Amino acid sequence: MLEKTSLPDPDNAVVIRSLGKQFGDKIAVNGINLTIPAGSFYGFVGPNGAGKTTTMSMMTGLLRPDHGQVWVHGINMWESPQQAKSVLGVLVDGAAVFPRLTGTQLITYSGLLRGMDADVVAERVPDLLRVMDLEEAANKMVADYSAGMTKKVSLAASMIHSPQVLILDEPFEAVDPVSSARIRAILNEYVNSGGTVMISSHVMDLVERTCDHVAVIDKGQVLASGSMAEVTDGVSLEDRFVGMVSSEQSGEGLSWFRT
Ligand SMILES: Nc1ncnc2c1ncn2[C@@H]1O[C@H](COP(=O)(O)OP(=O)(O)OP(=O)(O)O)[C@@H](O)[C@H]1O
Repeated sequence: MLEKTSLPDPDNAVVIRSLGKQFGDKIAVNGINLTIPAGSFYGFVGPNGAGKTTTMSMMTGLLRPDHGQVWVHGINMWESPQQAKSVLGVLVDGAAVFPRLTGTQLITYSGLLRGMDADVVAERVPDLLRVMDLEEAANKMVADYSAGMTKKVSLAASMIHSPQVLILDEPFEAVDPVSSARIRAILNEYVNSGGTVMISSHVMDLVERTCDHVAVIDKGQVLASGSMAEVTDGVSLEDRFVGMVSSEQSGEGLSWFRT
Protein backbone atom coordinates (compact mmCIF):
# COMPACT_ATOMS: atom_id res chain seq x y z
CA MET A 1 0.00 0.00 0.00
CA LEU A 2 2.92 2.35 -0.64
CA GLU A 3 1.76 5.66 -2.02
CA LYS A 4 2.52 6.65 -5.59
CA THR A 5 4.99 9.43 -6.27
CA SER A 6 3.21 12.61 -7.29
CA LEU A 7 4.02 16.28 -7.55
CA PRO A 8 3.53 18.20 -4.29
CA ASP A 9 0.04 19.59 -4.09
CA PRO A 10 -0.36 22.63 -1.79
CA ASP A 11 -3.75 21.21 -0.76
CA ASN A 12 -1.86 18.43 1.01
CA ALA A 13 -0.56 19.46 4.43
CA VAL A 14 2.72 17.55 4.09
CA VAL A 15 4.25 15.65 1.18
CA ILE A 16 7.41 13.60 1.75
CA ARG A 17 9.33 12.07 -1.13
CA SER A 18 12.26 9.61 -0.94
CA LEU A 19 13.33 10.89 2.47
CA GLY A 20 16.46 9.23 3.80
CA LYS A 21 18.90 9.52 6.71
CA GLN A 22 21.84 7.42 7.77
CA PHE A 23 23.81 7.66 11.05
CA GLY A 24 27.17 5.93 10.45
CA ASP A 25 26.29 2.43 9.24
CA LYS A 26 22.70 2.68 10.51
CA ILE A 27 20.07 3.56 7.90
CA ALA A 28 17.46 5.21 10.14
CA VAL A 29 15.10 6.34 7.36
CA ASN A 30 15.21 4.52 4.05
CA GLY A 31 13.41 6.38 1.26
CA ILE A 32 10.09 7.29 2.87
CA ASN A 33 7.15 8.58 0.78
CA LEU A 34 4.07 9.93 2.58
CA THR A 35 1.21 12.26 1.80
CA ILE A 36 -0.66 13.83 4.69
CA PRO A 37 -3.95 15.33 3.48
CA ALA A 38 -4.92 18.74 4.85
CA GLY A 39 -7.52 18.40 7.59
CA SER A 40 -6.47 14.88 8.55
CA PHE A 41 -5.60 13.49 11.97
CA TYR A 42 -2.66 11.32 10.96
CA GLY A 43 -1.15 8.59 13.13
CA PHE A 44 2.47 7.54 12.70
CA VAL A 45 3.25 4.19 14.29
CA GLY A 46 6.17 1.80 14.34
CA PRO A 47 8.23 -0.24 16.79
CA ASN A 48 11.10 1.24 18.83
CA GLY A 49 13.87 2.46 16.56
CA ALA A 50 11.68 2.33 13.42
CA GLY A 51 12.64 5.88 12.41
CA LYS A 52 9.60 7.92 13.52
CA THR A 53 11.47 10.65 15.42
CA THR A 54 14.13 10.88 12.69
CA THR A 55 11.40 11.27 10.03
CA MET A 56 9.50 13.87 12.07
CA SER A 57 12.71 15.80 12.75
CA MET A 58 13.42 15.96 9.00
CA MET A 59 9.80 16.92 8.24
CA THR A 60 9.99 19.87 10.62
CA GLY A 61 13.37 21.26 9.59
CA LEU A 62 15.21 20.14 12.73
CA LEU A 63 17.40 17.53 11.00
CA ARG A 64 18.81 17.77 7.47
CA PRO A 65 17.99 14.71 5.33
CA ASP A 66 20.71 12.92 3.36
CA HIS A 67 18.27 12.81 0.47
CA GLY A 68 14.62 13.44 -0.34
CA GLN A 69 12.26 16.37 -0.06
CA VAL A 70 9.53 17.64 2.25
CA TRP A 71 6.81 20.13 1.29
CA VAL A 72 4.51 21.74 3.84
CA HIS A 73 1.42 23.13 2.13
CA GLY A 74 3.50 23.28 -1.05
CA ILE A 75 6.48 25.04 0.58
CA ASN A 76 9.77 23.16 0.29
CA MET A 77 11.11 22.69 3.83
CA TRP A 78 14.76 22.67 2.93
CA GLU A 79 14.62 25.41 0.25
CA SER A 80 12.42 27.83 2.23
CA PRO A 81 12.78 26.65 5.83
CA GLN A 82 11.63 29.87 7.49
CA GLN A 83 8.44 30.04 5.41
CA ALA A 84 7.73 26.32 5.84
CA LYS A 85 8.34 26.41 9.59
CA SER A 86 5.95 29.36 10.01
CA VAL A 87 2.97 27.10 9.23
CA LEU A 88 4.11 24.34 11.60
CA GLY A 89 3.72 23.68 15.31
CA VAL A 90 6.23 21.10 16.47
CA LEU A 91 6.71 18.79 19.43
CA VAL A 92 9.66 16.51 18.76
CA ASP A 93 11.58 14.36 21.22
CA GLY A 94 14.91 15.81 22.18
CA ALA A 95 14.09 19.40 21.19
CA ALA A 96 15.31 21.98 23.74
CA VAL A 97 12.79 22.83 26.47
CA PHE A 98 14.68 25.60 28.36
CA PRO A 99 14.14 24.20 31.87
CA ARG A 100 15.03 27.39 33.74
CA LEU A 101 12.00 29.22 32.35
CA THR A 102 8.64 29.03 34.07
CA GLY A 103 5.72 27.47 32.20
CA THR A 104 4.28 30.92 31.52
CA GLN A 105 7.62 32.20 30.23
CA LEU A 106 8.21 29.16 28.00
CA ILE A 107 4.82 29.48 26.26
CA THR A 108 5.10 33.28 26.07
CA TYR A 109 8.57 33.25 24.49
CA SER A 110 7.46 30.60 21.98
CA GLY A 111 4.80 33.02 20.79
CA LEU A 112 7.08 36.07 20.79
CA LEU A 113 9.83 34.19 18.91
CA ARG A 114 7.21 33.37 16.28
CA GLY A 115 6.74 37.12 15.83
CA MET A 116 3.32 37.24 17.48
CA ASP A 117 1.86 40.41 18.91
CA ALA A 118 2.58 40.54 22.67
CA ASP A 119 -1.05 41.32 23.51
CA VAL A 120 -2.30 38.27 21.61
CA VAL A 121 0.31 36.09 23.34
CA ALA A 122 -0.75 37.44 26.75
CA GLU A 123 -4.38 36.56 25.96
CA ARG A 124 -3.61 33.02 24.80
CA VAL A 125 -1.13 31.92 27.51
CA PRO A 126 -3.73 31.67 30.33
CA ASP A 127 -6.07 29.73 27.98
CA LEU A 128 -3.32 27.23 27.20
CA LEU A 129 -2.31 26.88 30.87
CA ARG A 130 -5.94 26.22 31.75
CA VAL A 131 -6.61 23.52 29.14
CA MET A 132 -3.31 21.83 30.01
CA ASP A 133 -4.20 21.97 33.72
CA LEU A 134 -0.97 23.82 34.45
CA GLU A 135 -2.40 26.92 36.12
CA GLU A 136 -0.98 26.06 39.56
CA ALA A 137 2.44 25.32 38.07
CA ALA A 138 2.45 28.38 35.80
CA ASN A 139 5.15 30.18 37.79
CA LYS A 140 7.29 27.14 38.60
CA MET A 141 10.43 26.41 36.60
CA VAL A 142 9.98 23.74 33.94
CA ALA A 143 12.98 21.94 35.51
CA ASP A 144 10.66 21.15 38.44
CA TYR A 145 7.84 19.79 36.24
CA SER A 146 6.99 16.09 36.01
CA ALA A 147 7.45 14.31 32.66
CA GLY A 148 3.76 14.72 31.82
CA MET A 149 3.73 18.40 32.80
CA THR A 150 6.80 19.02 30.63
CA LYS A 151 5.06 17.31 27.72
CA LYS A 152 1.97 19.47 28.22
CA VAL A 153 3.88 22.77 28.45
CA SER A 154 5.84 21.84 25.30
CA LEU A 155 2.58 21.03 23.55
CA ALA A 156 1.12 24.39 24.63
CA ALA A 157 4.24 26.12 23.25
CA SER A 158 3.75 24.35 19.89
CA MET A 159 0.12 25.57 19.69
CA ILE A 160 0.42 29.24 20.74
CA HIS A 161 0.68 30.63 17.16
CA SER A 162 -2.30 28.55 15.94
CA PRO A 163 -0.32 26.90 13.10
CA GLN A 164 -1.88 25.16 10.07
CA VAL A 165 -0.13 21.88 10.80
CA LEU A 166 0.89 20.27 14.11
CA ILE A 167 3.62 17.60 14.09
CA LEU A 168 3.64 15.94 17.51
CA ASP A 169 6.03 13.16 18.52
CA GLU A 170 4.43 11.09 21.31
CA PRO A 171 2.24 13.97 22.58
CA PHE A 172 0.35 11.80 25.10
CA GLU A 173 3.33 9.94 26.54
CA ALA A 174 3.33 10.33 30.36
CA VAL A 175 0.20 12.53 30.20
CA ASP A 176 -2.64 11.56 32.59
CA PRO A 177 -5.92 10.28 31.07
CA VAL A 178 -7.95 13.38 31.97
CA SER A 179 -5.45 15.77 30.35
CA SER A 180 -5.04 13.39 27.43
CA ALA A 181 -8.80 13.35 26.77
CA ARG A 182 -8.97 17.13 26.99
CA ILE A 183 -6.01 17.61 24.63
CA ARG A 184 -7.50 15.11 22.16
CA ALA A 185 -10.81 17.00 22.21
CA ILE A 186 -8.94 20.26 21.44
CA LEU A 187 -6.99 18.63 18.62
CA ASN A 188 -10.22 17.17 17.20
CA GLU A 189 -11.79 20.62 17.13
CA TYR A 190 -8.66 21.96 15.45
CA VAL A 191 -8.87 19.24 12.77
CA ASN A 192 -12.59 19.88 12.29
CA SER A 193 -11.76 23.53 11.66
CA GLY A 194 -9.31 22.57 8.88
CA GLY A 195 -6.04 22.09 10.80
CA THR A 196 -3.86 19.02 10.29
CA VAL A 197 -2.33 16.93 13.07
CA MET A 198 0.28 14.20 12.83
CA ILE A 199 1.03 12.24 15.99
CA SER A 200 3.36 9.37 16.68
CA SER A 201 2.35 6.93 19.39
CA HIS A 202 2.85 3.39 20.61
CA VAL A 203 -0.71 3.21 21.91
CA MET A 204 -2.55 1.56 19.01
CA ASP A 205 -5.97 1.87 20.59
CA LEU A 206 -5.52 5.64 21.03
CA VAL A 207 -4.31 6.03 17.42
CA GLU A 208 -7.19 3.96 16.08
CA ARG A 209 -9.77 5.95 18.07
CA THR A 210 -8.23 9.35 17.36
CA CYS A 211 -6.77 9.29 13.86
CA ASP A 212 -8.48 9.06 10.47
CA HIS A 213 -5.24 8.22 8.61
CA VAL A 214 -2.23 6.15 9.64
CA ALA A 215 1.20 5.10 8.43
CA VAL A 216 3.06 2.09 9.80
CA ILE A 217 6.83 2.17 9.53
CA ASP A 218 9.53 -0.33 10.39
CA LYS A 219 13.27 -0.29 9.76
CA GLY A 220 12.99 3.15 8.18
CA GLN A 221 10.41 2.11 5.57
CA VAL A 222 6.66 2.58 5.22
CA LEU A 223 4.89 -0.79 5.47
CA ALA A 224 1.40 0.65 4.97
CA SER A 225 -0.26 4.05 4.78
CA GLY A 226 -3.63 5.54 3.97
CA SER A 227 -6.99 5.97 5.63
CA MET A 228 -7.48 4.06 8.89
CA ALA A 229 -10.04 1.78 7.20
CA GLU A 230 -7.66 0.98 4.32
CA VAL A 231 -4.75 0.14 6.60
CA THR A 232 -6.67 -1.83 9.24
CA ASP A 233 -8.74 -3.65 6.61
CA GLY A 234 -11.30 -5.07 9.02
CA VAL A 235 -9.04 -5.95 11.95
CA SER A 236 -7.85 -3.80 14.86
CA LEU A 237 -4.86 -1.53 14.27
CA GLU A 238 -3.00 -3.39 17.02
CA ASP A 239 -3.51 -6.77 15.28
CA ARG A 240 -2.61 -5.27 11.90
CA PHE A 241 0.50 -3.61 13.37
CA VAL A 242 1.70 -6.69 15.21
CA GLY A 243 1.04 -8.83 12.13
CA MET A 244 3.01 -6.54 9.85
CA VAL A 245 5.91 -5.86 12.18
CA SER A 246 6.33 -9.34 13.69
CA SER A 247 6.52 -10.87 10.21
CA GLU A 248 9.58 -8.61 9.75
CA GLN A 249 11.16 -9.67 13.02
CA SER A 250 12.33 -12.98 14.34
CA GLY A 251 13.26 -13.87 17.89
CA GLU A 252 12.77 -16.52 20.49
CA GLY A 253 11.92 -16.08 24.17
CA LEU A 254 14.35 -16.23 27.07
CA SER A 255 14.85 -19.92 27.77
CA TRP A 256 16.53 -19.05 31.12
CA PHE A 257 13.82 -16.66 32.32
CA ARG A 258 11.78 -19.09 34.36
CA THR A 259 10.92 -19.58 38.00
N1 LIG B 1 21.60 10.99 16.39
C1 LIG B 1 21.65 9.68 16.15
N2 LIG B 1 22.84 9.05 16.05
C2 LIG B 1 22.91 7.72 15.77
N3 LIG B 1 21.84 6.92 15.58
C3 LIG B 1 20.62 7.50 15.68
C4 LIG B 1 20.47 8.90 15.96
N4 LIG B 1 19.13 9.17 15.98
C5 LIG B 1 18.50 8.00 15.73
N5 LIG B 1 19.40 7.00 15.54
C6 LIG B 1 19.07 5.61 15.22
O1 LIG B 1 18.15 5.63 14.14
C7 LIG B 1 17.14 4.63 14.34
C8 LIG B 1 15.78 5.28 14.33
O2 LIG B 1 15.63 6.05 15.52
P1 LIG B 1 14.33 6.93 15.83
O3 LIG B 1 14.61 7.66 17.10
O4 LIG B 1 13.98 7.72 14.64
O5 LIG B 1 13.25 5.78 16.07
P2 LIG B 1 11.75 5.87 16.65
O6 LIG B 1 10.87 5.14 15.70
O7 LIG B 1 11.40 7.28 16.97
O8 LIG B 1 11.89 5.00 17.99
P3 LIG B 1 11.10 5.04 19.41
O9 LIG B 1 9.72 4.55 19.13
O10 LIG B 1 11.87 4.07 20.24
O11 LIG B 1 11.17 6.46 19.92
C9 LIG B 1 17.50 3.90 15.65
O12 LIG B 1 18.22 2.73 15.32
C10 LIG B 1 18.38 4.88 16.37
O13 LIG B 1 19.32 4.23 17.18
